[in-house]
Amino acid sequence: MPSTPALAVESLSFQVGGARILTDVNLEVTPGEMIGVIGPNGAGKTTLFNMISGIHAPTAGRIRLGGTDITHEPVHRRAKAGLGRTFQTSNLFPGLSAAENVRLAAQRRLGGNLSVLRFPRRGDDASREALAHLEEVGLSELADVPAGGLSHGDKRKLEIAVLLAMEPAVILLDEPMAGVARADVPGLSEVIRRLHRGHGCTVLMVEHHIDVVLGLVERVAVLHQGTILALDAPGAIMADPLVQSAYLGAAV
Ligand SMILES: Nc1ncnc2c1ncn2[C@@H]1O[C@H](COP(=O)(O)OP(=O)(O)OP(=O)(O)O)[C@@H](O)[C@H]1O
Repeated sequence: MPSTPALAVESLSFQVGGARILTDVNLEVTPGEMIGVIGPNGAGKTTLFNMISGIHAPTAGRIRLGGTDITHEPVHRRAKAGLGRTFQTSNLFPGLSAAENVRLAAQRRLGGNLSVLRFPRRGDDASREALAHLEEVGLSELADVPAGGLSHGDKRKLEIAVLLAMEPAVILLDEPMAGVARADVPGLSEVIRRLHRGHGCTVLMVEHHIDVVLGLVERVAVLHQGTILALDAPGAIMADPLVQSAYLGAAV
């Protein structure tokens, strides 16, 4: 019997005025799978992420997280239900150290007293966990550096460490390579690979760097003018004449 999808988008549509931004989008992410969403500028990728995370309400359709209908749940309840998201612009606390950012996420999950004023005890569970997650993303040496002082690439790694501390069932990565220096792309790709393969996280990722997407994911969804043009393994997507003529041939 097929397992319940970790995330299911069913017949999702979004219209603003007379404009159809998304039309009948269907997408199922199986537990432990990573799907990359690609498509030209304006295809609707960010809108799709905003619908899934609850920033905008769809005009029609449903969104299920592990079988539970979350279509009408507010953002914070979706997060509580196990949906984690990174943003194109960082949502870290810039004045807090890298370790504090991760510790707060771990503390929230562990149900502890949320306090940044109280001097953290280095030995508490959340602090220990924070340091372990920083090590996993290769930021141990920068644990005491304020998040705002990190490079773009290191901020993205820190966001992933924060996500690891939250232990979400499904992770939405919104253009993780945006603004990241070319030299830092392989290192960040490796961190995402470990997040997925090492931790078995279920991931839906929007990314413009197609080579990065093709190297990381099990399946690629091509969004074009608000609809899913193709959904398949990377090799099949690259060989799909429809994808080539509508997107890859012109845009890459
Ligand atoms: N709330 C809104 N009101 C009006 N138009 C919108 C709204 N949200 C999105 N759009 C339009 O919908 C289309 C899809 O936008 P979206 O940002 O989702 O595309 P995208 O694929 O993420 O593009 P990019 O790759 O440039 O980030 C665009 O034409 C955009 O102008």
